[in-house]
Amino acid sequence: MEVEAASGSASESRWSKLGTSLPVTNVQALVASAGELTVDKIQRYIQPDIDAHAVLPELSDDVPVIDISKLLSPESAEAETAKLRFACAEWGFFQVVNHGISDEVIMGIKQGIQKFFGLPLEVKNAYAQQPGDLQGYGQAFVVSDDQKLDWADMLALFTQPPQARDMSYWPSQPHTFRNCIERYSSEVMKFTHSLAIFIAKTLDVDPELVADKYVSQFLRMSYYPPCTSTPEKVLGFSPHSDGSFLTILLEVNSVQGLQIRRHGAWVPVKPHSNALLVNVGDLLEIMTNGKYKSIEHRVTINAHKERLSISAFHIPNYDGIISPILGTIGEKMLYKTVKVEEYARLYFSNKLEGKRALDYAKLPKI
Ligand SMILES: O=C(O)CCC(=O)C(=O)O
Ligand SMILES: [Fe+2]
Repeated sequence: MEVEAASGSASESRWSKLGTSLPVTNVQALVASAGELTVDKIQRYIQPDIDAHAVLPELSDDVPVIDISKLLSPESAEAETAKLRFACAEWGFFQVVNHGISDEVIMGIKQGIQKFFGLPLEVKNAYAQQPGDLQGYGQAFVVSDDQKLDWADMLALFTQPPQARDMSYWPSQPHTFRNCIERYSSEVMKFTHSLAIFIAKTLDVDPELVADKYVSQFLRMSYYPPCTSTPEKVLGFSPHSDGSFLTILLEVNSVQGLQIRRHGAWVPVKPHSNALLVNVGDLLEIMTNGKYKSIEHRVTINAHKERLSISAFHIPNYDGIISPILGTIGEKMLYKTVKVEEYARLYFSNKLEGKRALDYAKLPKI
């Protein structure tokens, strides 16, 4: 335990140094202060390529739904495991129902985050990494630069395993918030651990190889204000895939916005009030030699409603390595073995030149 605690805090300080934090406009404040949002006022957020690919709402109902109670029941386990394998390989995204996290814990974090973003700007900025007009709050690795086009404010927290937690930098307003974050974060870590074991079964590998790969968690709570003027030209979150092992998303107020890439088009995800949305991250794609896909996604903006979400990224030990070995006996390696630390640096760097970090982990095709 003690060793884990020590490594938890060591990696914390290293993780938190990854990002650069430059002033960006707080979009919630911009909306509140700007009166009518004209195209001029939001020029920097206009994304010219936003409609380069078709949006296919007719596929929304096809996003797989995995039922944990079916994975646990002997009669249905085999069929549900096959469904999970299909979801990871073909979609990279799936809803999870009967996840076992209590309504009380979910309601607590939902209310906490709504109240937090309702606080006055100067109160929130007290939790910002640097004073001033920042996009992110919390002990964040706020990655933003002058090119940042995302129409979102965020609270990003590094949340260590419960036995190694340092909550001192977590927001203490609203007053129950720390407790809510602590409970939600621990429950999601436990859930992710169980899910990793089910994923190991889909690959027919020792659960230890998969389930002990995550030790850290980042929570990112995102607030996407409505955009009355040209919402169809603004993105809450630009297209990206997650640099995590697994990401667990809670769509806080069920306002639609997330779209995932499928066969070159965008499929909107319908929020499901009792579900958690799970996605395969880049590191799981590398570990499975590309069998499971880390899919690009983006967030669109509503003209009238705010959207709130909480992403929990599970990241393997910072000192570790990720090898493309899971379920690959006799297979040709398509990915390099990467050091988690190097991958994280690459992921957060501004030097990707339009490529995905994942492309750098792929071996050249011969
Ligand atoms: O807010 C969302 O729905 C998704 C956010 C996201 O993609 C992320 O935090 O990586
Ligand atoms: Fe994401």
